[in-house]
Amino acid sequence: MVGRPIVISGPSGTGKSTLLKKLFAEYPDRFGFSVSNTTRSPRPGEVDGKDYNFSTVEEFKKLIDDNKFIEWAQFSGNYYGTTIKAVQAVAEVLKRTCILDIDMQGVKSVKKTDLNARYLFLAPPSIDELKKRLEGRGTETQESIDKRIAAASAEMAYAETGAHDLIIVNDDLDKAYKQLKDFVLAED
Ligand SMILES: Nc1ncnc2c1ncn2[C@@H]1O[C@H](COP(=O)(O)OP(=O)(O)OP(=O)(O)O)[C@@H](O)[C@H]1O
Repeated sequence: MVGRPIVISGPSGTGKSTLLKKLFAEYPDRFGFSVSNTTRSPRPGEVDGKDYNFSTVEEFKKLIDDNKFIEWAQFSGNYYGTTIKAVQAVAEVLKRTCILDIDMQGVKSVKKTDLNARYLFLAPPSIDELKKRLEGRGTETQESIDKRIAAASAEMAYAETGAHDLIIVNDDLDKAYKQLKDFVLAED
């Protein structure tokens, strides 16, 4: 059964991707991610509407002006973003429950739409442990780690306002996964 969209957020390095990977592996047909829009050119083999919704800069800017995006950003000269329509398409076309992995700004933006989403916040056991995970992942420069840690406190403060339906502390991975599963598999 297709459920309401599920928004998962939490500081970078908390373990969102790790947990979602487990979830998608266990339930390959039940959940889906929305297809992003981009102005970059398709790479060989990429399919429009499947890998990305490819568009021109003019089309993309029009979508921005018309408030069609939940979030968008510019990286190395190209625009990328998630539209409200792309989230709806996961339920309507793919018949799957859409999972959105987004930051605090994205959460605030989804709350302004009529997507009727459910909100899950994944918290690290501590900022020290978060630092260790980001260092251990080996994907970030020191500058990037510092930036992520600074953003983490704003994310945590936002979670303290009660903006989410559930907060899971990702201390023990198996325990956190069980809590995540209970939340995402609940009908409402
Ligand atoms: N419960 C846990 N205990 C210890 N390490 C963990 C736990 N959960 C995740 N990790 C490790 O922490 C690191 C960060 O996890 P992950 O990449 O899933 O974070 P993320 O929230 O998806 O970050 P980003 O928002 O930057 O994509 C990874 O190296 C992962 O293996």
